[in-house]
Parts: sequence; structure tokens; C-alpha cells
Amino acid sequence: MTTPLRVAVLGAKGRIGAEAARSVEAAPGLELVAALDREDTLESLTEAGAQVAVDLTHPDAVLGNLEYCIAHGIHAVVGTTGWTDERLASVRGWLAASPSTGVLIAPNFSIGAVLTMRFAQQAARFFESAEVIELHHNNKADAPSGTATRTAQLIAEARAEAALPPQDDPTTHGLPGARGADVDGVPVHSVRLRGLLAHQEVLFGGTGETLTIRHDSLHHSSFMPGILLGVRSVADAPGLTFGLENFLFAGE
Ligand SMILES: NC(=O)C1=CN([C@@H]2O[C@H](COP(=O)(O)OP(=O)(O)OC[C@H]3O[C@@H](n4cnc5c(N)ncnc54)[C@H](OP(=O)(O)O)[C@@H]3O)[C@@H](O)[C@H]2O)C=CC1
Ligand SMILES: O=C(O)C1=N[C@H](C(=O)O)C[C@H](O)C1
Repeated sequence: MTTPLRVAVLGAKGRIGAEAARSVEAAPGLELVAALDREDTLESLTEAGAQVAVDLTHPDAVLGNLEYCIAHGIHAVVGTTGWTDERLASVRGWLAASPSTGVLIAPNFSIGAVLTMRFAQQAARFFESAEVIELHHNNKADAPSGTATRTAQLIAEARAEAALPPQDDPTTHGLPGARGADVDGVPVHSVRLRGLLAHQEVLFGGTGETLTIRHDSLHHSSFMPGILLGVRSVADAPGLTFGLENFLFAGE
């Protein structure tokens, strides 16, 4: 019998963290050795002998958590949002000093959302116009969502590769914000509404036609297979991996 992988969850009292702790506990081959939240100290991770930490906390907390994990050789699977190039550079810097440690940062762990990003990337070069609408519950910490930001970046990269011109927006009059946030030239609109969980529409427009790709996470369980895949894979992927697709489509 193989020894179970020792897993900790950070943010374990939160919406997704609580679901992740339950999923790890129930998953064959994994052992939940720590379920930490705001009041706990990171030393509990080392005391519990955690091999992999799952971070589902807050953009203000995740960097400190990762610095600690990497310094102690604890692999990390991160769903927490708020990633910028500068923040990713900090993580790469810490990893350089701990080269056998693996960190997966995934803007979205749900299979449908990862596929949405991939389909949007494929479609982007065929359409003159592209916009993203993300819709979330009204307690979400950030806007735009990490998923929408990544989707827009992938669309922008595909447009640039296809040498498409910048999107034409002749709007000259109106209220600030009405055209959404500009993510690399792609407008991103954020809706916050009680009753929703996590939803996204990617809209493309061309001559006489539109294409809409929509994904809905209806329950936090949608993120669990992706989180468990990350937990089981991250130790074999030293360094920084950005995006679950790197594990989901490995070998393609
Ligand atoms: N990548 C993905 O697929 C997904 C990512 N997310 C992301 O996960 C993050 C959490 O989302 P959600 O569960 O909705 O948020 P919640 O606010 O429900 O949960 C976050 C939890 O983390 C706790 N926390 C805050 N700071 C720390 C800290 N320093 N150490 C330990 N715990 C801390 C919070 O405590 P307190 O309440 O006291 O602040 C809270 O219990 C967000 O960034 C969200 O966007 C969410 C779903 C899917
Ligand atoms: O806060 C959430 O709920 C979610 N956050 C992630 C994001 O910002 O993209 C993933 C998913 O959309 C749920």
C-alpha cells in the first residue's frame, strides 16, 4: 500500500476552501493533515508535515503563504486570484532558491472553464470583435475575475499572433466604466449578483454573425476534480505552472 499524500488546505473555512477540504478528505491516496484559516499560523503546515498546500484564501494573503510554502519545500496548488506579472515574478524568484518545489496557479479549476479559455483562444483569430462578460456572486473579492483576465489575455495573444488590428471602439461619449475594463485591448465586464456563483460569456463578432461561448459553475463541486488533479500532479512539476490546462492536456 502506498503512503497517502499529506495535503493541507489554506482558507479552509471559506466557500471553496471548505469544499476542497472535504474533497481532499474523501479522496483516495490523499490525507488532509491541516485545514487552516485566517487565525492559524503557517508553522502548522510544517508541524503537520504537509507535502502539498492548497491555497484558497485572498489575494492579500496568497503571496505570504506561497513564500512560506516554497521556503519549506511544500508544493502548492493555488486557486486564489490577483495575479500580475510582478507577483508571478516574485513566485519564480522564490522557486529559484527551491528548485524541486512545484507550484500550480490556476485561474480556474473547473473543466468547463478551462475548455472555455481554450475554445476562446481558438476562435479569437477569426473575429473582428471580442468581449468578455464575467458574472459572480456578490461577495467576490476582486474584479475582473482571474478567469476573465486570463481569457482576455489569451484572446489578445491570439489576435496579435494573427496580426489582427486593435479593436475599433468609436465610443466618445458616456459614463466612465460603461465599456468595461481594458485587458490587453479586450473589454471585460464584471457583474456581481446575489444568487450567482461563477459564470462567464465570451462574445465574438464578425461579419453578419456572432459566437458566444458560455460557461456556468453552478456549485463549488465543479472545481474539485481540477484541484485534486493539481494536488496529485504538482510534485512532479517543479517550478511554476500557470493554468490547469498544463496538467489536463498533458501529453497532447
Ligand atoms: N481558481 C479557481 O478555480 C477558484 C478560485 N477561487 C478564488 O479563491 C479565493 C477564495 O474564494 P472564496 O472561497 O469565495 O472566498 P472566501 O472569502 O469565502 O474564503 C476565503 C477564506 O480564506 C480566509 N483567509 C483570508 N486570509 C487568510 C490567510 N491569511 N490565511 C488563511 N486564510 C485566510 C478567509 O477568512 P476571513 O473570512 O476571515 O477573511 C476565508 O475563510 C478567491 O481568490 C477566489 O477568486 C474561488 C473559486 C474557484
Ligand atoms: O471567486 C470566485 O468565486 C471565483 N474565482 C475565480 C476567478 O476569479 O476567476 C474562479 C471562478 O471564477 C470562481
